[in-house]
Amino acid sequence: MVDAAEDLEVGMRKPKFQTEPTLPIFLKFRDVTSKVIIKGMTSTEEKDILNGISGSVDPGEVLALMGPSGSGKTTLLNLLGGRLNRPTVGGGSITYNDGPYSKFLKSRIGFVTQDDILFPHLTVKETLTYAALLRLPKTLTKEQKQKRAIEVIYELGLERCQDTMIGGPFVHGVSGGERKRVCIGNEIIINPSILFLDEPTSGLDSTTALKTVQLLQDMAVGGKTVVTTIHQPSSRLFHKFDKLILLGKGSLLYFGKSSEAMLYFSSIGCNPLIAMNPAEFLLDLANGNINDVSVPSELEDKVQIGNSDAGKKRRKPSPAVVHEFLVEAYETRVADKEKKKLMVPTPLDEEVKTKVFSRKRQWGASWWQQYTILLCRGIKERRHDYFSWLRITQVLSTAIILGLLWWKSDSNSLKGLQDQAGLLFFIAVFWGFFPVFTAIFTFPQERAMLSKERAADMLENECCFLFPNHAHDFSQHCCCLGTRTSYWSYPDGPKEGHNSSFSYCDDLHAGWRVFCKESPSICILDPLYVFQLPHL
Ligand SMILES: Nc1ncnc2c1ncn2[C@@H]1O[C@H](COP(=O)(O)OP(=O)(O)OP(=O)(O)O)[C@@H](O)[C@H]1O
Repeated sequence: MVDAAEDLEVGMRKPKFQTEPTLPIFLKFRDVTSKVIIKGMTSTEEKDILNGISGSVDPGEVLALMGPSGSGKTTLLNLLGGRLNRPTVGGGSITYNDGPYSKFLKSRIGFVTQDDILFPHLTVKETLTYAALLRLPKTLTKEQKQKRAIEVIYELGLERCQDTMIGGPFVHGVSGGERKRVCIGNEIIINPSILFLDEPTSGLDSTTALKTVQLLQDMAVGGKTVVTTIHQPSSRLFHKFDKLILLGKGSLLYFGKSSEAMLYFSSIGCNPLIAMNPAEFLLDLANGNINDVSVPSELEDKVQIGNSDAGKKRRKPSPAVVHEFLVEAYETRVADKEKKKLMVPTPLDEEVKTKVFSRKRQWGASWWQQYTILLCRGIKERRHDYFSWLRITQVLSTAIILGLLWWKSDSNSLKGLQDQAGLLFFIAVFWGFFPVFTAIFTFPQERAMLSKERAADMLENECCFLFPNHAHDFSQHCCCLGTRTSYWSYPDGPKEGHNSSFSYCDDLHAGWRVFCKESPSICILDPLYVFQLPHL
């Protein structure tokens, strides 16, 4: 294992990823559209972000989403990864092994966001260990989970920096490439079937970027489906991708094998006039910039002929004209053929196909285990804050000032006693509010991490009401276990149709039959839910 990691560092050989088999997921998407609703003071406006994007990616392949800034790469990635933004309205179909998205897929999907959301004061090893403890199935022991974290460290070649802090704006830590690998490690720790990555190479030098993409390729070879957005890849990087989607202003300009992209553009008459990186050429085209690019005569014909006196001097087509031409060329020559390919059923047994939607979710730890893990993680992350010299000086100086103010206060007189009551009041208020304000200001800092972990179904964000079977009085026998989903019991077992958002059923405890309902709010032991229940 160490050898593999060393190989990775020198970029020679691929490490072997995952010893346990990965359930294959074939991702297909057809005519995916997306628009955002922008609400103004007086009017509501709709803005098209994606216009009918189709494509597919199979296990073992890396699909790259490329395009100029603002072309819709992140939006498409979010849609494919089931991470819809609230104000976005989407259309078209996205299927995973020919089935629609289900929340049970969350445990099969890894999503690496563009921003590295990590705790700066935790070391690489601590970060991955906490991720393993929180995300791996309850069936594994603590030692097995810790071992898995170490395995991932070696798989990603992070063993040399495993005891280094992640770092942040005020703390020096691991390098950008290492930080990105930790983010990838956070996701691959659960052995996902599909891995989505938003610009994993941005901000990295070309060699580190190459190593990162090599890593993605290795994961794909291990049976995963990998989808990544990419900005301006080097030519070596470009050739590492199996499939490519080129977007321009939210429209599809090319979908197919990345090795055939240049052939396709050559077939429609667009060729580089000088030797250049294929990715650069494609991005130039997607931007409508045709400097150093030969364009077909039909595109030139669309351009108005300038200054007739000067002898019919041709002008360059505008970016909008180039864009229109490329969209039309794809639509007429390739789109139908590719869409027909999407109709072919996924070559998997029905059993394997549906296994990825398995309702049996066994991720994470129990509520109490999660509480202790998060508490330990919080203490480790915040200990630098709490035990900083600034904080200690703050407390000591307050104590000294108070000591001086109440120095030799006379407790025998009424006035002195009143003085001392004032001191007690001050101490109570100071020590009451000081931690409260610290906690309040901590929450915004950790909000991004909380959102990330909740989106990955990492935390048991559920509020549970438990009722014994055959209980008819819901206002009694209830208790709260967690923080989001509410559970209800029914005497004759789970019932569908009472509420469309009822979705997951499990036997938490012998004799307790439970239902749960997803709700976006944080824990609330809300007795109103009880009264909203349908009659039995
Ligand atoms: N919630 C939103 N409200 C308004 N416009 C939005 C919203 N989300 C996305 N957009 C717009 O949609 C377009 C595509 O955004 P997206 O983030 O997908 O682009 P991108 O290709 O990933 O860009 P970059 O490479 O710069 O990250 C952009 O013009 C963006 O401004």
